[in-house]
Amino acid sequence: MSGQLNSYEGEDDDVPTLLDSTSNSDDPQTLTPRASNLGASENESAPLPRVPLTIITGFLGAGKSTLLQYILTEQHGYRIAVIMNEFGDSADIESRSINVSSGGESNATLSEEFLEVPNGCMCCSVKDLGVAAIENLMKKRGRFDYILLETTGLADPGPIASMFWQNEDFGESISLDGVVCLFDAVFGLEQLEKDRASGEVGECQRQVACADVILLNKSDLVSSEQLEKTEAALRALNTAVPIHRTVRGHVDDLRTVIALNAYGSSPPTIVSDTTTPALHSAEHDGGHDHGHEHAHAHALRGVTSLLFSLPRALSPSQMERFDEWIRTLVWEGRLSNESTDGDEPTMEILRCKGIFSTSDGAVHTLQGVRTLYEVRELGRGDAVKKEVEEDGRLVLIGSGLDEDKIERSLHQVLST
Ligand SMILES: Nc1nc2c(ncn2[C@@H]2O[C@H](COP(=O)(O)OP(=O)(O)OP(=O)(O)O)[C@@H](O)[C@H]2O)c(=O)[nH]1
Repeated sequence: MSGQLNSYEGEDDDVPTLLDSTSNSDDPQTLTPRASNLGASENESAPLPRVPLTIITGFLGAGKSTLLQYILTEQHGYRIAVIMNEFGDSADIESRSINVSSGGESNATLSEEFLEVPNGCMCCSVKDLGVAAIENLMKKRGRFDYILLETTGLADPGPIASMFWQNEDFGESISLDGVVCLFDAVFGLEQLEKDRASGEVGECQRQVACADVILLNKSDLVSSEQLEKTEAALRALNTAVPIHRTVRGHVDDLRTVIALNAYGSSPPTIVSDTTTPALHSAEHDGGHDHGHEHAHAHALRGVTSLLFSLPRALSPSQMERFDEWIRTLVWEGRLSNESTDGDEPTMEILRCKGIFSTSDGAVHTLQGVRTLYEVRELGRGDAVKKEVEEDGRLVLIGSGLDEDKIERSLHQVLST
């Protein structure tokens, strides 16, 4: 069983941050990584910073390569290595199309070859996710300062995210920045329907569930009604994720998709869905205002997304109980204060995130992908106070989640 990720002690200062190039206000897309990250290899004595890695996922044909190509050709100032978890002939086609900007080199064999594209990006294609392939790539550390990893359209990004998040093989050299999911505005809903009909949790659902940001792509090809319908379906799977409508993956600001630092010191982005009324348990509807957990819940058969509010300023004992509760849920798929009557646990958490404050004035974040999770202190005092102005929030996304049971259990655990 995977362990809790409380061991991380590193400073996030080594994670490149996209800074506005405010000196060039005419070109808001021009972004510059922190100078200290560039040319790190030139100063042999300085430790190399961890390289942020963004996972680009999405179902077959959703526009992953198109987004990749768009990012590579934008002026962001990063030297990017690309890992493509593709198989078969399509890998060659993809490699060539991604590097069209390298002009005459378009027929070159790209595996482990670095090509410089006009905006200064270094492109390197690694065609599988084998540990050896990534280790090989990391031998060239210092020649690139960002990694984009495109999964196959049929991949579940959860295990890939887990592999890069505090993994002992890569924890020192790579930091997981975020999971970007391309969702096809034309065919995506149909695919979700198919997933649903199968009765299993399909890849398309897992990709949405795991996303830190979703690009609802090909929005030029469908009506606004279709876009709204699709957004509602996406919210059903991942209640609090930011969703952007895009054409060919174009975003107003590249920071929408890269340098999110979603697993680092930044507070998780939890978008409140104001379009759906809160679902209250019978207990709440009975007129009691507990002032604690209220759930926004959405469910598609298979995957449920729940959004809870947490009480302000958890006491040390509440914090301790909450920690045990979340650990039991994430690791064992059960509620720590509920008996399973000997039954096998049926809940599986695919993704969880949260932000809450404690009575000592600290603000904490929770991040989890499948059985890996960490609770970390974001800071304390005025600097972080604005992050939790009201109650804290907790998002749980997974299969087999019984919202009433979970809400009741959480309420009991947090009641003083
Ligand atoms: N009209 C339109 N076409 C798009 C858009 N995004 C991508 N496409 C086209 O859709 C097709 C598939 O895009 P890709 O970027 O190859 O999709 P992918 O997710 O990488 O595909 P796989 O790797 O096969 O899973 C290509 O022909 C793109 O040019 C968009 O927003 N609008």
